[in-house]
Amino acid sequence: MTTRKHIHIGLSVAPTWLMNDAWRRDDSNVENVFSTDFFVEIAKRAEKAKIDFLFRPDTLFMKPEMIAGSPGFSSLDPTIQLAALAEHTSKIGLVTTASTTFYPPYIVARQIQSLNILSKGRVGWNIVTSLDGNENFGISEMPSSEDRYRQAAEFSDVVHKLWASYPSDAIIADRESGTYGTPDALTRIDHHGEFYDVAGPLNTPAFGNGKVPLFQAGASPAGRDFAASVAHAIFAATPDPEVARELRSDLRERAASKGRDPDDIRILPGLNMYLAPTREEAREIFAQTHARMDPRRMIAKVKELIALDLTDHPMDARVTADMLPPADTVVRSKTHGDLVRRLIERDQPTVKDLLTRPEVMGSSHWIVVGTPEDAVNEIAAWADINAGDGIIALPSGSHQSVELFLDQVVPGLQERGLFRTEYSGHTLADHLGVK
Ligand SMILES: Cc1cc2nc3c(=O)[nH]c(=O)nc-3n(C[C@H](O)[C@H](O)[C@H](O)COP(=O)(O)O)c2cc1C
Repeated sequence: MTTRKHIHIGLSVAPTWLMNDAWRRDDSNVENVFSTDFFVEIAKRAEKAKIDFLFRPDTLFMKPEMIAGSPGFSSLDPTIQLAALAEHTSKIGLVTTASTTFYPPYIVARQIQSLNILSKGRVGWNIVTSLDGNENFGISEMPSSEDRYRQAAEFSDVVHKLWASYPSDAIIADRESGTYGTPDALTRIDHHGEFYDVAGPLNTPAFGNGKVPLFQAGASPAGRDFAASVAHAIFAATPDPEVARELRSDLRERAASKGRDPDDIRILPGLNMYLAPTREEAREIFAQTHARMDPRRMIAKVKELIALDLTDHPMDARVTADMLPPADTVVRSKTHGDLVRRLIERDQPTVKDLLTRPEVMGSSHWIVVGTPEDAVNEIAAWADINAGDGIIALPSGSHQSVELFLDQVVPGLQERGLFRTEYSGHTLADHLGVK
């Protein structure tokens, strides 16, 4: 075995293998989407494969029409779901998602430190500023991306202060003297800022040194700046290796300019894998998954992504850079919008082609449709050119993709010396190498 730098691997337990029409397959396990036992089984298998962490993205809204043809964003609360998985695992990291736009920081600090205690130091927090759901929280309009990141920066600062406000060694529990704890070790944080006024201290003690690895996803300039200040890992939307390389080198530079070690920020591209024993079968699964893709829905998605209305354009007409709305047009996600703009500027695709690209049809994630060996080859090729520091696996199209990923792709990466064969620590910070 050659010695190569190990990559980090997270496995999404949002059931990506049910997306679009994939849930209709006999083996999709769609009946188990709210079952604990089913996810415990996946968690145990992922731990056996020595995966760094399970990853649970999350949203806080429901559009009724979304469940007409697929489960959409129907889901359990991620932190509660991961607490159930913590009980049945002992090493694998558990990365939950909490929105800084909608939740109060005291609740998030407490929930995450609680999961950290229950899992003995295995929690990670995926910080999202969210794209939708404002009406569920009494907010009439979604704040701009920049405002949401300003709030996220203050939010994460408050959470850090709260985690430090009740250190684990404040508890002595000396029966003889009757001393349970040291009040002086607890501190009021007395935070007064633009968005929050929080007195503290937290009423949940820290686990160990209380350090929790932080994840982030948005890649607009404000998102990158925020990530470079606080994040240890990025869930990246990178449809091709060039995007991943650019994001990685830019985030490393930004982290260094803030006095951080660039190695302390890890870029983990999402990877949709449609896997089968043969390429033909994998392509068939991909086609079945997207069989009911409605061009009108995709045209609406382009409008939502970049504010470009293609309704009256023939399918074989080219979409060119001069058709793009001004770059500062307000869109829902700058990250996703900029990736579509980049694709149009670079390739000038036909409307038909544009509608089937990952940037429009998916969430701009990297896609592999093929055998487990194809996936190993591609992951190794990206690692060789520093297009990221690992992956967040999004098995797609069929539950078989989850199994082939754990049973064949991960061992394939281990054989090439690209991934650990044993855990060397117990906490998520250990697995990721967060100091
Ligand atoms: C790859 C990716 C994954 C995301 N996952 C979530 C999520 O699970 N939940 C959520 O509420 N927002 C999610 N977001 C939204 C971001 O938190 C952020 O609000 C959005 O991308 C706007 O930031 P930007 O302008 O930097 O793109 C995600 C964004 C990206 C790019």
